[in-house]
Amino acid sequence: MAQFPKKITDDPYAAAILIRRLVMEQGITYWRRYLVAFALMATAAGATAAATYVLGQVINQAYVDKNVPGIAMLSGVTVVLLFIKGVATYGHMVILTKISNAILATNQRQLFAKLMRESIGFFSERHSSEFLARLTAGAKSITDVLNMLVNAVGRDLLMLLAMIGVMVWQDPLMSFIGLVAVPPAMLVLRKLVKRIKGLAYNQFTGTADILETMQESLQGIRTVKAFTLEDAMQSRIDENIAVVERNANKMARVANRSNPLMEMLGGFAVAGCLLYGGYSVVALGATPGQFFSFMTAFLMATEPAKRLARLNIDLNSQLVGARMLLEVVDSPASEQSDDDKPALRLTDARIELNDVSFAYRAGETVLNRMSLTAEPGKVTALVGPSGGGKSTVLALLLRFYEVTQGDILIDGQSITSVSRKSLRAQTAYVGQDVYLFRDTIRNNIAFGRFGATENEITDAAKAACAHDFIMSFPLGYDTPVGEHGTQLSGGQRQRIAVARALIKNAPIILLDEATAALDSESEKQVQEAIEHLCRNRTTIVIAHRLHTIMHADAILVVEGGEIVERGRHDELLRRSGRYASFFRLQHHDAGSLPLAPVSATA
Ligand SMILES: Nc1ncnc2c1ncn2[C@@H]1O[C@H](COP(=O)(O)OP(=O)(O)OP(=O)(O)O)[C@@H](O)[C@H]1O
Repeated sequence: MAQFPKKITDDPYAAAILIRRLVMEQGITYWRRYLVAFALMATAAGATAAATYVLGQVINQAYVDKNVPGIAMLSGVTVVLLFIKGVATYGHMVILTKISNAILATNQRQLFAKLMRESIGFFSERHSSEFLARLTAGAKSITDVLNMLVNAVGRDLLMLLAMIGVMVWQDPLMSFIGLVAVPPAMLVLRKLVKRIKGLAYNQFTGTADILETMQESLQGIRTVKAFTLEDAMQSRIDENIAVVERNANKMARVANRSNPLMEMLGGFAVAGCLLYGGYSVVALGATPGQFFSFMTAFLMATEPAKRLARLNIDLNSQLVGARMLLEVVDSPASEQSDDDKPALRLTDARIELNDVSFAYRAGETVLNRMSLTAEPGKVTALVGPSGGGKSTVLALLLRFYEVTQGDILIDGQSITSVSRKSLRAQTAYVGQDVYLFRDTIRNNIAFGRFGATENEITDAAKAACAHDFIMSFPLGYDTPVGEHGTQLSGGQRQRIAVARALIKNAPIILLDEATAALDSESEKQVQEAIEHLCRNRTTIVIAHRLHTIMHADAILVVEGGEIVERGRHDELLRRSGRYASFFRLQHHDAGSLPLAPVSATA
């Protein structure tokens, strides 16, 4: 489930505060363009008012003065006025759309930039679909709110005032009759706002749930199909969709609940005006033109008046989305930038963990006072049962998380005293789940180091035993890898990941079961690639298949967050402890021995 705050509180995202903030922080940047748009809106409203007034004159020319040339002249004036209105409308629509697009883009950029500053822990607690909803619907809501405000003030209010102007000019008393429906209508609409807010919030979370199910089903499509979960996923999304559909229908009912009443009130006003207007033509000597012009202005005023009356409802339903986006942008980044800290300066690349303890959640110790040294230029292997804390050591080394207690030193510098960027720049990491971007093979390798030349890319691929299979594709290095690299085999993906790590040319290598998912042949090739990668670099390698690390310089057995044994392969076998029993178990099960172990001297 998407994790949204469960309750909409009034502060600090109350409607008035949000609106002020959106106007002052986002709209204000474009004030010059808004001014031009307002001027054009005023022109359109003025031209419409003038055309309405001219209409009255035409009626008088036809019915009272019987003046055909006069009618022709006024018809020409009407054409000019409507043309002016058309041009002004085009102008303000284009300007406002451009401003909207710019604001939308800025908000999307801002949200993404904020997400890039969040820690790994932040993401492991949330579902990515939540951010997709905030990025798309939330950013759109902000532009919608600003557009509503601009249109309300520039288009509707100006048009309404212009039409009221014409009405009052033609007949002040009749104008009063026409406007008596406004106060009761406002009262009715106020009541609906609160209800709409809650529904809009449910709509937002419901949409995020649909995205979540969709994303999970598609990303896990192999599992879905293999376990014939299609129907289960279908019913899950059916449920999500049904919730959103029901909610949308409820919203439509609530938002439009006022319509019958509003129309009735409007009907009374129109009837009152017709009654009084007809009477004043018949009995009080008013001209038909006056009456006609008044009624046209009155009818033209009803649409903007209705939109203005509903403004509060519409604004509140969009403000929920705006809030969703701003909440993420406003929250303090879970990973404070430390770019101003000194850069990590490497001499030998010696890694030391001193008494390191760590817990993902308070009270659940994952690493317990662990100390280890990874010697420069050597291979240190971490082995042990699943869940023992091996991957956590690498995560702490990369500073995906901060240690709870103790310290991690690289060449005597605490990794917390140097900038994260410099630490990660000196480290090449190949994980169990290789992530490839939806791009070409070339670019996926080049992500290891921007600006890598074609030759460097090919060299890295050759060293990673990837060149041959890449060249066997018709498009070679231009072959797209598909989303998450799904168009490649597991072994091919891992070799590309090794090439990416190689091209980085980092002095520290961290490998988390980089050959775990491979068949013997692929494993042999990836092991060869890894040998190239580790040559003369400080390497920490996690392995379940022990034959891949038999020749490591040091093997540490990690269990329950502690190192329970350490030594070289032979020593550990002689000791007949945990390592020896793991090894014998695997050796017995596997029935075969090493293919191409990570070499200590390699
Ligand atoms: N992001 C996380 N949030 C909370 N707990 C976590 C997280 N990642 C790992 N853990 C927990 O920390 C413990 C150690 O996990 P870790 O991944 O370091 O083990 P491991 O030795 O690498 O296991 P494996 O060999 O299966 O990969 C496990 O109990 C795991 O449930």
